[in-house]
Amino acid sequence: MTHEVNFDGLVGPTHNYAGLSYGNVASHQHAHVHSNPKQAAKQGLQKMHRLSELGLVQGVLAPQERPDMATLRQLGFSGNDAQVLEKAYRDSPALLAACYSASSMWTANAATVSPSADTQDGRVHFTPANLVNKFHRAIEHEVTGRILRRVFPDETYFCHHSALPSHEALGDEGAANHTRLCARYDRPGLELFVYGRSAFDSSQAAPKRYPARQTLEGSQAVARLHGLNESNTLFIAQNPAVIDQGVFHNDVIAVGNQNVLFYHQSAFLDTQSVLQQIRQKMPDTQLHFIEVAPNQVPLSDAIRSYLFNTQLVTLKSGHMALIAPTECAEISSVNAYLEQLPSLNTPIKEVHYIDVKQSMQNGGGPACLRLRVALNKAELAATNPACLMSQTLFNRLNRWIDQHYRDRLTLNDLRDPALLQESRTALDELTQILQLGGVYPFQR
Ligand SMILES: NCCC[C@H](NC(=O)CCC(=O)O)C(=O)O
Repeated sequence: MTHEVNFDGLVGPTHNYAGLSYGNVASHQHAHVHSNPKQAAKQGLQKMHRLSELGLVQGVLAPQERPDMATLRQLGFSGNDAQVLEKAYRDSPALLAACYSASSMWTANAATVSPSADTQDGRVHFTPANLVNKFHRAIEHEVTGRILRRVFPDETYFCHHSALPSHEALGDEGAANHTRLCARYDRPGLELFVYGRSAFDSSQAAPKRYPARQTLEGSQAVARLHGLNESNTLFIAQNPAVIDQGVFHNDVIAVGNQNVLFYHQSAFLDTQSVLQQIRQKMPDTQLHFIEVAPNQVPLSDAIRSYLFNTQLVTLKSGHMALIAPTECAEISSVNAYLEQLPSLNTPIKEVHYIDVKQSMQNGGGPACLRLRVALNKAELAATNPACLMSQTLFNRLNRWIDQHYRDRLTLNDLRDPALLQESRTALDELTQILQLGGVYPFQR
């Protein structure tokens, strides 16, 4: 039995709204609003619990060490920890906020994962995303790689690559721009890599207003590293016009699972050719292309509601469920669409709503918060069991959050050395709960 396991990022104790992501409308709109890290972490944990209650195997990925003191020192802020924070706050609050961001919660951007059924050597391949487009995210990949190695330690089954070189030409945002179609999780699938621009081919269309974070060259390099081939990959140009409207990752406008691709009509540059190529590469699979037209859901409503940042999961019954943020029920066009979706003739039979508002306000919906890893029985058995959700782990993490998290943070709080200490104490305990060993710079 092969499971597609969702590894959700636990929200770190320094979750805040710093307006760091140009091109991500929600991040911009909520810049400098006060955040509630405790609520954010609980909302995320509740989502993990809900999915495991639905019968899915659910995993947890630890957050990063924040503030990132090593990076602040590398940027020339010196003295003891309190002095470093104070100087950074005085000279460059934006850099301080970047080094404090809890953005590793969005594990869809942690890495690209290719299941063993697709790869040449029959192992599960992981490439942490370099996330070069945003400074606060470009400092994630090293620790991300270290955590992934502790969760998937056995080299018989798992192959870990380094992130691509940190240059815009190889911009890589991980699984947010990658989805996999297949007849069954244990069978070879078709991996769809969606890119926003080409670094070297200037004849290709590119957005004009907001950055295209993912390049074709980055996607191709990941596919090469993972030992994928022509028959099980497809490189798809995202529609640059939607990037300019705020679709900063493809998972804001499309989601795939098994034989279903659910997307907005405006998602791709040339939709007809995309669908035709998918059909050609998967001749034996009965595919469902669920296209949502602008007269059903206008693009702006799709972006505000995160209709396509839903998780599309297969339940034990074989039916699929859509795990949607509560915002989808609050926007009338989306609510109307989702009310009729289960009665259309598609595998999607249920819609479940969850509240992840703290994350949504930074542009991260349910799908942003998870990294999908399809694992067969032996691979699942080789996965660090302390990172798999259970009632015991759920209770333990709830207590851990209650003990260590604040319920209010503003940018002014980031200069407080007590917050640094609280965060380290919490993370040190977490690495014991999740049996990760020392993964953070302060532990080494
Ligand atoms: N997949 C969802 C990612 C959301 C993330 N937001 C942020 O980093 C916002 C952080 C802030 O503005 O405080 C991003 O844009 O990469």
